[in-house]
Amino acid sequence: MKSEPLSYLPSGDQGPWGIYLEQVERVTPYLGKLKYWVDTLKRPKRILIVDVPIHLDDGTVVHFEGYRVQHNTSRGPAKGGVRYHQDVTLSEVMALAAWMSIKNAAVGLPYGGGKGGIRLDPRQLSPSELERVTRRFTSEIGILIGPKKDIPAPDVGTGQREMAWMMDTYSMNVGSTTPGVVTGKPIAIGGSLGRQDATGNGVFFTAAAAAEKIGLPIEGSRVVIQGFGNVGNAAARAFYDHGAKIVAIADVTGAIYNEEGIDPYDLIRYVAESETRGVRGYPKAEPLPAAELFAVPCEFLVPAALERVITEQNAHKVQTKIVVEGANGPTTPAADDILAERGVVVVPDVLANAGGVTVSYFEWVQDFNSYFWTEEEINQNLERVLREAFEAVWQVAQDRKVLLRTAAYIVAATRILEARALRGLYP
Ligand SMILES: NC(=O)C1=CN([C@@H]2O[C@H](COP(=O)(O)OP(=O)(O)OC[C@H]3O[C@@H](n4cnc5c(N)ncnc54)[C@H](OP(=O)(O)O)[C@@H]3O)[C@@H](O)[C@H]2O)C=CC1
Ligand SMILES: O=C(O)CCC(=O)C(=O)O
Repeated sequence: MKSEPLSYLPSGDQGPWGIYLEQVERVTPYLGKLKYWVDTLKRPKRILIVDVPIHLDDGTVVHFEGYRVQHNTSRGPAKGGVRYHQDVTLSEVMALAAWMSIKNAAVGLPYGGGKGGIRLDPRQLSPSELERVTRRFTSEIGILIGPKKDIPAPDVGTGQREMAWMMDTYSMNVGSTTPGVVTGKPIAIGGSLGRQDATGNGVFFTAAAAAEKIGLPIEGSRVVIQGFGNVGNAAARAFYDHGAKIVAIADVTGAIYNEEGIDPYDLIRYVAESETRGVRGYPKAEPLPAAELFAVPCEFLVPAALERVITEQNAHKVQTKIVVEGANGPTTPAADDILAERGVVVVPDVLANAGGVTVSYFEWVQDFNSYFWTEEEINQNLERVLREAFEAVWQVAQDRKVLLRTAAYIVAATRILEARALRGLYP
């Protein structure tokens, strides 16, 4: 007998969940006897859809739809961020949760995968409205989360501020201060040094590891980055600090180009002071049509915004040696094949952006022990963990003659399904 298809998504869903399922199909032939358990990966363990009503500042009531998905908990508690964006859907949060299961297993962190999100545009809400949304959402998903059950963290549209509100709301509800319920918190309430830039630093460490394999120097190389938020911004600084030239950057406001290189520190100051709060209009670079960003010649292309931006429509225009996926799910399976045919190395999201959750893990361990490490210890351990994970995946890719993404899935799916098999199905 076959497992029933999921009834709550249209069959043949072409959204992020459909992409994830295709990635699972691609790894299945390499799982040997563990194939027996593979349906585990194709079905989220738990999904909670919540209504989040708040009073707006003008006194009216508005309702938002929020989600928390626990994709898998075979290797430990669910772990993954919370997204605030106007396009959040259940399919997207399911895929993001599943990618967390794969990522945590690929890097060897003792976690399953989870993700949350609320469909709202944070730019349309005041700070006090965002605080009310965050606190209500935290209370609504309070039946799922907890330091040993499911640990949220920042993702698109959320950061330290939202994590502080989540930690405080959960703590009020359970009656004791519980720092370990979320990571990515401000340092003053149990956050970790190094978490803020960890994802971007990890993008750089894995890019450097891939570059070494193909004999590409970082110094003097050209970098193109889509997204100048938490991940894109920190990745830009890491590449720049190591002598690379950031030749093009884009955010929602537009794209900019300077073949001599853009100083990300100067750009951060510009963005903070500009009317648009974006990169558009930066006087030391030329405007670039956003659709041309991925065609800019470079050695490293870093998508660090949203999913499905490198597709079969534009993959043949990409002019880079290495794509380093700062974002989750930026490349579709069809685009993966086109890039592979063209000899472009893709460092998959589940390795390239794993720096964030790795330092989240360090934060969680520090919170349990109430003993905090130095920034140097954090960064050294981060680089070691990512380099070891990259090396193991690279080796599998060589041995099995598969793409790095499939190799990462072989490592991760094997670990998840071994845990599933050892634990069995009972009770
Ligand atoms: N934060 C983290 O620790 C981690 C994040 N990730 C992933 O990294 C990606 C980025 O997350 P994060 O940096 O945290 O999010 P942020 O909200 O901090 O930043 C997102 C950035 O993407 C830009 N952006 C959004 N849409 C577009 C678009 N269509 N074209 C160009 N730029 C766009 C935004 O522009 P604007 O500012 O103008 O709105 C912003 O600069 C996501 O895929 C996320 O899942 C992965 C691992 C960990
Ligand atoms: O830090 C974390 O726990 C998760 C970060 C995240 O959401 C991600 O890696 O996509």
